[in-house]
Amino acid sequence: MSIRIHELAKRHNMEAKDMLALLKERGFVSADTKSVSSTLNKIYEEEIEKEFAAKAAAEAPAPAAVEVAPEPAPLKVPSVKSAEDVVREKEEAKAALAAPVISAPAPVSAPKPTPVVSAPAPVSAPRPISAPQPLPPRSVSAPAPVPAISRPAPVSAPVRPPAPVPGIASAPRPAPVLPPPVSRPAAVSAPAPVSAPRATLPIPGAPKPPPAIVSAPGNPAMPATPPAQTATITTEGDIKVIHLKPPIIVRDFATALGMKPFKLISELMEMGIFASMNQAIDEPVAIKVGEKHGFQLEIKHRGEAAQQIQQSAKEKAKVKEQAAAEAEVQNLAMRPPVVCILGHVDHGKTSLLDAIRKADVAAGEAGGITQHIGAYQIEHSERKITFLDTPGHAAFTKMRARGADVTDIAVLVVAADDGFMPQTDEALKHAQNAGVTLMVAINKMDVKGANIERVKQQMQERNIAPEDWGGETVTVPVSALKGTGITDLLDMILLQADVLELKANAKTEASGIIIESQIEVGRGPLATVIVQRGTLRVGDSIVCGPNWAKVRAMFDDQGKNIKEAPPSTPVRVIGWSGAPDSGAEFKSVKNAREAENLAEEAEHLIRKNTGTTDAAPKEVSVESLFANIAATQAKTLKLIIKTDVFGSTEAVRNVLENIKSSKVSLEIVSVEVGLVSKTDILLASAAGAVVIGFNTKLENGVTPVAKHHGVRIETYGIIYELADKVRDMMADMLDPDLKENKTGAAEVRATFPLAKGFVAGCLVTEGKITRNGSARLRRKKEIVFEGKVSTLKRFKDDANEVRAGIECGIKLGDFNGYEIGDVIECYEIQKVRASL
Ligand SMILES: Nc1nc2c(ncn2[C@@H]2O[C@H](COP(=O)(O)OP(=O)(O)OP(=O)(O)O)[C@@H](O)[C@H]2O)c(=O)[nH]1
Repeated sequence: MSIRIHELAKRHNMEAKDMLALLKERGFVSADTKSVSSTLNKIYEEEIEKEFAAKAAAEAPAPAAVEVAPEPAPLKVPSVKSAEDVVREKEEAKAALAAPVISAPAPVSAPKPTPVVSAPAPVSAPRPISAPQPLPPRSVSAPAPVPAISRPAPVSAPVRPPAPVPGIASAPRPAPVLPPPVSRPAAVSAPAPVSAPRATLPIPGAPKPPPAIVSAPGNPAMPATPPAQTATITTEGDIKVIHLKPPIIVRDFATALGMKPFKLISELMEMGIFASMNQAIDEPVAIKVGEKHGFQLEIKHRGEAAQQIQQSAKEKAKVKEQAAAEAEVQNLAMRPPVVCILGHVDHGKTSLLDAIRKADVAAGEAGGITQHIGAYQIEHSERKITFLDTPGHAAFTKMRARGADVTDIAVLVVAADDGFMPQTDEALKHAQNAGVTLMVAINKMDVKGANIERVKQQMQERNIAPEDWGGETVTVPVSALKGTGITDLLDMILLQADVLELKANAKTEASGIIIESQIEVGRGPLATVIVQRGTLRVGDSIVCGPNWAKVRAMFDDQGKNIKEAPPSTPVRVIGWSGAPDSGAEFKSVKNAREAENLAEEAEHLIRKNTGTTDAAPKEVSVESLFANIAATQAKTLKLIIKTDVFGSTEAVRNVLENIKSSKVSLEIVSVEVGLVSKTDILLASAAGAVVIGFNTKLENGVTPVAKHHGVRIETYGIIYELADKVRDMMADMLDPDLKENKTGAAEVRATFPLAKGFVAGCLVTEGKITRNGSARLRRKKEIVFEGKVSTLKRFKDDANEVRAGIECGIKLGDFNGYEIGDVIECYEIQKVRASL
């Protein structure tokens, strides 16, 4: 059975509206309840009854007039704060400013800052004024004479029984008070006509009531019910832990404790804390209540969780890193040195490597030039050495630089007869920049003009003096052709490797460098890689920029199928999504999915970056506009290039970039590895490009397609030829230059009148005069007429040409003004190929 508010008010001898206000404060009715005829449910009715009964009990024994001994130290009371408390406090502060000066009666205002709550002594007598009032909250108000006093309330408030707050040991509790009701002006029986709209003004000089005092949930400014906090409960041994986040709302907290909210409310009331279901309670209070019910509280503040997660992730990463570093040190084992051979073109790099491998690679090379990086491993003195065969031609500069970067030792080959050449110096620079250990192999020691001393002299000049000249550079004279000095060279390489203490952890995930990549028909993209760390195994997933591979198969430099490749091993890997760039790093990842994802991300990034560059707004000036127009009118040779391997694409590109012309520009539409395909032809047809194949062949059926589309295909095996041909093609695009060739001259000796005009009687002095040939008449230095030889007569007969030393009659166009001494020059215009 519910009760109407006004009935309840009547029961307690209160004004109905005061009761309504009280109920609102308690949160027992909603804040927007206006009617006192509204009903209150049984539970709340009981709660309010209990409250009143408690109040009555507390007040009953109170002596009539006992001064509360003011306690000096205001005591902290566990508080229940809510938004409405804050609002109300603000209003109180405002009102305090605006309020008429209130002179608190001496006894009240006298005590210093303690009025609120007196000594923890439970029996702290209530204020003198407060005659035992039957009505607890509202009825008791400020001491009589205080006009518009607000906060005497605590002072005079009916004091509850001390109700020592369980668990809040740190805060010696003041006698809990029922503040809000007291502070309300609606004093039913207050003797004083205190009618200040807000009776919350503090007595001047009197301290504020402790914040612990219950807020008024019924405040109209009360916000909507805070969102429910989800508390989780875990058990750690015997202890049950409630995990929650502030604010700790009574209702939710009660749920977490497994009790009815009103039970918790009444428990709180026993602690002197008055909170409605939707209000928040302080953390210490919640902890105490929790403890009372056998729970431990773990309150996570905002941001703490994320911070904790971050911190623990960092810690974990750190631990992992340390463990990895330790494992790394423990697992470090000697690895073979990676050696590259650098030097000037034709100084014998490939021959040297052949001598080492005892295989004639040089003989098989087109034009005798190494055109891509190969990597090989040999065994000497039962130890392995990995060699990179880097090319020497200038076109391969970039590759060489890369070759030097992956290596531990660089062997600079210098032909004993040639000595240091420009590319030797360039190679030296690369090796020095890469910080690799340098050795010099003086090759061609068998040649007649071999001059080892000169080479050593040159080494000294370059601050790389040989050891026997007091320097530090290991220098070995060799003859790749005869095979002499090779063992010494290998011994020295191993010695250097020992000095360098080359070690790697073979037990970790594999990572390394792509040496070379290409697309092979039937095998798809494949790449020669050098494993630098870890061991690469068949089935591993690796990623390299926008390409990834699930290693399908691996082959060593002999073409043998191998299952795993430890550090410093060069292997060809099959299973790539695309051909990775030479020089790029690859690394092994957890699985194919991760590899694919990483590759996709890399590709996305590349696209984004390219897009940004392309999309960057360009400044347009009139000059640049004209320049652009001129540029579009300039002739352009478009090329689609296909090569056997990636190293070659770079070489070709490099060579082509070096062809400079202000008249014809070169546009490389695409450079790819693989056979010349029909797609290339279609692309070339659309772009108006020529297809260039370097060291590659044509797919079946490409030729007729190319013919049909009028696409020109050129294939080369030697880079110089390719460059020359492209240069020719560019020149062919230019309009020919016109060159004038003087074919003959004749001197005018006489003039003869004709029926119409005159004819010049001439002697041909040089070359020949040709009928209809181009001619000009020169008088002294001045050109008087220019036109064609319209009439050429030998005596009375027409002649086609008249040679030097012979007389003839010449008529130039319709010219008639010949004078003796004039010279008639005959010439022809010759078209010559324009130069770039
Ligand atoms: N007499 C003599 N000739 C040699 C020796 N080493 C190389 N040659 C010759 O020198 C020429 C160039 O040798 P390569 O090994 O192709 O030289 P490379 O430096 O690899 O040349 P590129 O690949 O073009 O950079 C070949 O004709 C070799 O036979 C040597 O020790 N003695």
